[in-house]
Amino acid sequence: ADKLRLQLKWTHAFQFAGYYAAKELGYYREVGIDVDLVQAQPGLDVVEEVVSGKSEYGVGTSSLILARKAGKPVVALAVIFQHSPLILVSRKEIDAQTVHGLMGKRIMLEPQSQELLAYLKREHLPSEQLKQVEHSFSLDELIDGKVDVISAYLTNEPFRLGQAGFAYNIFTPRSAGIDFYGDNLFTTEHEIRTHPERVKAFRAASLRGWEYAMSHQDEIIDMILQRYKGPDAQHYNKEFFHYEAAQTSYLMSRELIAIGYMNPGRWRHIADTYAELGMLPANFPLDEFLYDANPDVNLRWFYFWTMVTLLLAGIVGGVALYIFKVNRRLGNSLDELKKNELRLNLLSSAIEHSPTSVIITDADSLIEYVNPHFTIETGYASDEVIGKKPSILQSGQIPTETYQTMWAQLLRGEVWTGELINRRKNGEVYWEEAHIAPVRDEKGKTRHYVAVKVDVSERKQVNDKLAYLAHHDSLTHLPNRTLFFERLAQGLALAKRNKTRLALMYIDLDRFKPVNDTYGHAVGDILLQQAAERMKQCLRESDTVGRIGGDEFVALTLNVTDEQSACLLAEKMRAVLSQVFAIAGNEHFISASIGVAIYPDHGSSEIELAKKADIAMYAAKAGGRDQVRLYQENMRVSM
Ligand SMILES: Nc1nc2c(ncn2[C@@H]2O[C@H](COP(=O)(O)OP(=O)(O)OP(=O)(O)O)[C@@H](O)[C@H]2O)c(=O)[nH]1
Repeated sequence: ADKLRLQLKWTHAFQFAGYYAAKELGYYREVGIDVDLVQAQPGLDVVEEVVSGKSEYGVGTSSLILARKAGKPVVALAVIFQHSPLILVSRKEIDAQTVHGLMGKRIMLEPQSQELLAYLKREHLPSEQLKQVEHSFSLDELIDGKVDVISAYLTNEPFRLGQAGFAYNIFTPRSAGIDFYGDNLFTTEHEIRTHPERVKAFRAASLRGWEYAMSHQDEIIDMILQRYKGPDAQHYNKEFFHYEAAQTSYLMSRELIAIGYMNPGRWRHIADTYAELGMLPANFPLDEFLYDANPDVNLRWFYFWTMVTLLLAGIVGGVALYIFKVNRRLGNSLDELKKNELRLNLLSSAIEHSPTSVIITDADSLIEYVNPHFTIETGYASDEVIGKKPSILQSGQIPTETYQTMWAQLLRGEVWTGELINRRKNGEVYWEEAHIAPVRDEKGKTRHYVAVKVDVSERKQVNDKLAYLAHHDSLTHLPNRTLFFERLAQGLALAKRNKTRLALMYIDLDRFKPVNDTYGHAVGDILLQQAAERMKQCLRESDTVGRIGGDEFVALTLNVTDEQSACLLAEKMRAVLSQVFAIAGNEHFISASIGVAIYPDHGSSEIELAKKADIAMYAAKAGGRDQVRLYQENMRVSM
């Protein structure tokens, strides 16, 4: 432990309570300091003791400022008495209403009591007017009348004088507006320079001691009575120390101010007051005099490093943000890619499994892709067609105009839909319904063509069959009434244009019902089929025979030269129908009644001609059946 000395400014008393507490409670020891608390004795200059290095620390007053002016490098560490206890005490019998009454008197002043001189000066009482005597630290000098006035502590002497029954007057600098700091802890610049940590630790331990002392006053009083006996210890007792403790507490302003606190402003005021009284130069610098217990960080470096840190943090933050953003962007684009990939997978899978043929070509119509169904439909594997044109499928059965229309539409950017007859690899021709669309880029330029095609051959066949059924009699396969009359209309138009003749015949089988009734409907059917076949045989390619009812047939023959040739043809049909029908081992005989009407002789419209042929046919029936009748004007009358 560092052995140190704290030079007190008086003999042991409650005035130094905090230091006793710090020592006795081990606060100094805790910080590696072994302190000797050295009491003062008359004639001792505390400042000199410390400045000379005999003691490292001392208890001083506001006079320290003046010591500094005198070139002594003292530094105030902590103020214990926020208000100075220094007063002047005079014997009562001196007639001194004011401090002026002290003029010419013998005054015993203690060291570091310049504040009292300042007080006198302020009161315009030059100190030279007083007879100054060095303080003997003894009250007896005053009591015994050896001096008239003494410097004293408000915390101390008044009580003892009172105890002694001594009448006295008190003169306090505060009455002249001088309210200086009192006892304080001080050291030297040298100590601060060489042992900065020790200064800090010593100061802190001392203040800790003071805190303890002021809240455990009885304990400290006992301590002083037992262990810190001054030369006039016989005068001190508990009662006295209680008085001193109470007064000390009051002057420390503990309830308002933290122990040890120094206000630079108050020190300034003290310095200025001394300056005002000519005891110190004006604006005496105090920077080095006041110890800074909590020195500010060197702000220049603080700001510099703050800037550097902020800059680095900014850069790191920026980089982190950038990386974060890039990551997020990458993450997003990965997500996007994944989504696109999924979408593409879905689309390509859909096309691959499509039940229709899909062909994609480039802008020059060269095949780039065909789906599996294309191969099923055409028989061509994809590598057989890639790089070729879809025209390899053409069957040659589609008019060139169809392709021209298709290309005109595609080149306009429109979708073309139509039916094509194509040829499979095996040569088979088939119908397909094609939807072809140009695929354009964002600038509108066609980059591809996509064709979706459905084989509609079967549908076509069904449609053809339906159309056939709609126009033909299912039993005999002869044109039905609808188709027959269409042909009749066409024939009439042709005949009108070519100015040719046309014959329309109504043929009704005779005695057909008994066949049905006797041999059954099925036999009747066969007979009807055979009869139809016989009639067809009688006619030319350009002629038409049709079935318009159960056993009612019609025949149309173009380019008949005259009535006779028409009747001859009718006669021929009548003859074939009267011949035997051999069906299922039985022979059947029927006949036919045939009426003939001729364009333009008997009418110029389908309806007119049909009516006339029908009339003629009924005339044949009425005439006894199995005969041909050409329409006659008088027949109408008989109807
Ligand atoms: N098997 C069969 N019979 C049919 C069909 N359509 C109509 N018939 C029958 O054909 C007969 C026609 O009747 P009619 O012309 O009065 O009989 P018809 O014996 O020929 O008498 P006429 O003409 O006066 O000589 C009826 O018995 C119908 O049922 C058919 O598709 N198949």
